[in-house]
Amino acid sequence: MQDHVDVAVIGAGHAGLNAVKEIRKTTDRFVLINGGELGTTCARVGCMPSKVAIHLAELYQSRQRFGHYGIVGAEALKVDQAAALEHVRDLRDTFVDLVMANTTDEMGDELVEGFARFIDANTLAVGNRLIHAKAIVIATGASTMIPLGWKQQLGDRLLTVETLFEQERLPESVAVIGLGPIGVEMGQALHRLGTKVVGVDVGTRIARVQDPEINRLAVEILEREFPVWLGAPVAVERVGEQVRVTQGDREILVDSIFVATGRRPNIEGLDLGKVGCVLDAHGVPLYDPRTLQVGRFPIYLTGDATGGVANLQIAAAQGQVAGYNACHAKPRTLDAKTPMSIVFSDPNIAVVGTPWSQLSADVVVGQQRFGPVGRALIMGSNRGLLRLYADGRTGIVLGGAMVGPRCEHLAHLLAWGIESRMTAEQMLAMPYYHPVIEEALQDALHDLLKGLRRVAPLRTEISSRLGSVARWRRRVSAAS
Ligand SMILES: Cc1cc2nc3c(=O)[nH]c(=O)nc-3n(C[C@H](O)[C@H](O)[C@H](O)COP(=O)(O)OP(=O)(O)OC[C@H]3O[C@@H](n4cnc5c(N)ncnc54)[C@H](O)[C@@H]3O)c2cc1C
Ligand SMILES: NC(=O)c1ccc[n+]([C@@H]2O[C@H](COP(=O)([O-])OP(=O)(O)OC[C@H]3O[C@@H](n4cnc5c(N)ncnc54)[C@H](O)[C@@H]3O)[C@@H](O)[C@H]2O)c1
Repeated sequence: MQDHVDVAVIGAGHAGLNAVKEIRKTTDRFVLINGGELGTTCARVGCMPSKVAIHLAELYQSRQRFGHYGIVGAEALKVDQAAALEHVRDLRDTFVDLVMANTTDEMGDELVEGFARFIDANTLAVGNRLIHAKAIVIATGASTMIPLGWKQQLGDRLLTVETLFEQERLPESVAVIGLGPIGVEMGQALHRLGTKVVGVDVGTRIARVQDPEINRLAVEILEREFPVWLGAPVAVERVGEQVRVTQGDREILVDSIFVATGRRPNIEGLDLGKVGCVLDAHGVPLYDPRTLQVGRFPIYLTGDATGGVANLQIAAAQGQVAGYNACHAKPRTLDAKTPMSIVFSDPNIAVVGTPWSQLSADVVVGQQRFGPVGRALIMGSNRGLLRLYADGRTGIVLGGAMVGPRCEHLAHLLAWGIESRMTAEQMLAMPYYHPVIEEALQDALHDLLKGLRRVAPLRTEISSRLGSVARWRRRVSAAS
């Protein structure tokens, strides 16, 4: 048992496990401390079980189109909720086993089970045990942020992703509170698996989409399945075995609420006050987003614990950089990649590159509806819109937002083009097949190019006029 180590990593999620992978290349004097269940948030309650539930729900939902295709008898299909939930848990267990098999299962004394807290910048306490480390990586993840007092008031009527998949049956009715990625994905899956759903959000945007056209259409598409209430504070109250949910003058009685109002970094119990580092308003230590170092302390912050974008690939990349920097004097910096968000609703909702709010006035927008796209029509899923943004001066593609079928793939193509700093013209010069969903991207690029060509003469005209004004000014000042 090592109580003096080179590095202590707190948290065995993807950030912590990737940190350990990197640390092993330099030293075997490390410990990985994990409180709570092993197996990572992604595999236990996050990315993976949620996608299993979404897949089941989508399969079952497709019965509604069977009649149009000449496949008869679909009305007789039923979903056995208990069996469906059992399947989610079975696959969840497989994912957990896969993660643990070549990580924590192979560890001996390096794995310390228990919750860590700081004694000082180089010392952690886990129960009665003190661990001294030259460097510490914080990779403690995040948990559902539940509005104050709701848990006490609603008891077992309140569900979160941490408890949803443990249910034997789904509630008959649910209000999904918070329509970020989790609320949209799980709200739609619950609805399709037979629960009566209402989706409620204090804001007016869903799935973190900023582009107003995509947001409007995404809300419209979701509303065809269940009511969506937006744009006002939400109150909840337990009424017997049910919950009353109120927003403005609307109210509904439901069996349970599913809370998806965001996730809060698991930082509170770490006792970071003992370190003396500067904390932000949420208690998260200030850190360098490139090196992940907390102030000048030998401490590195990674993954969901940063309170930044919660995304598996980012957590893993941060873990690697933090693990490296915890063992080396010369720090490595995080390689910032084109941001991407994919919400696995049906249809998918995705945002890539520069977000709408950060685009300059020079931006040109091109778009394509999925309505006439051949592949989308064949799939019986042609609702949606793809919007692309390019720099009006250079034609370089900056970003895009989309709601439509298989946007998970289009988002990647777009991200790869942006990462390579391609212009709309260069992306159009890439090969395309037929009939594929990628043709939606091809059409949107054509529209974007048209827009760019429209602004080009205007831009030449403006710059030549600006040029003559400048020449005139120079002449006037030379003459005076
Ligand atoms: C429902 C849901 C769906 C998601 N879907 C996607 C998706 O489709 N795509 C995507 O990219 N991302 C998705 N995410 C986000 C993704 O799962 C997370 O970004 C990622 O798993 C975070 O990894 P992490 O290592 O930072 O944290 P975690 O995996 O949460 O690991 C943190 C670990 O630290 C432990 N811990 C906490 N406090 C202490 C302490 N004091 N001492 C010791 N140990 C401690 C915890 O028990 C846990 O084991 C989803 C998340 C959720 C909840
Ligand atoms: N497919 C994916 O990649 C995926 C899937 C799920 C989660 N995630 C990640 O997990 C993290 C958490 O997701 P999330 O959806 O829980 O959080 P979020 O912060 O993205 O969204 C929370 C939503 O809840 C609303 N809200 C907050 N407080 C509220 C209140 N009191 N009443 C009503 N509405 C309220 C907010 O307006 C917001 O729309 C995100 O970073 C997300 O990117 C990713």
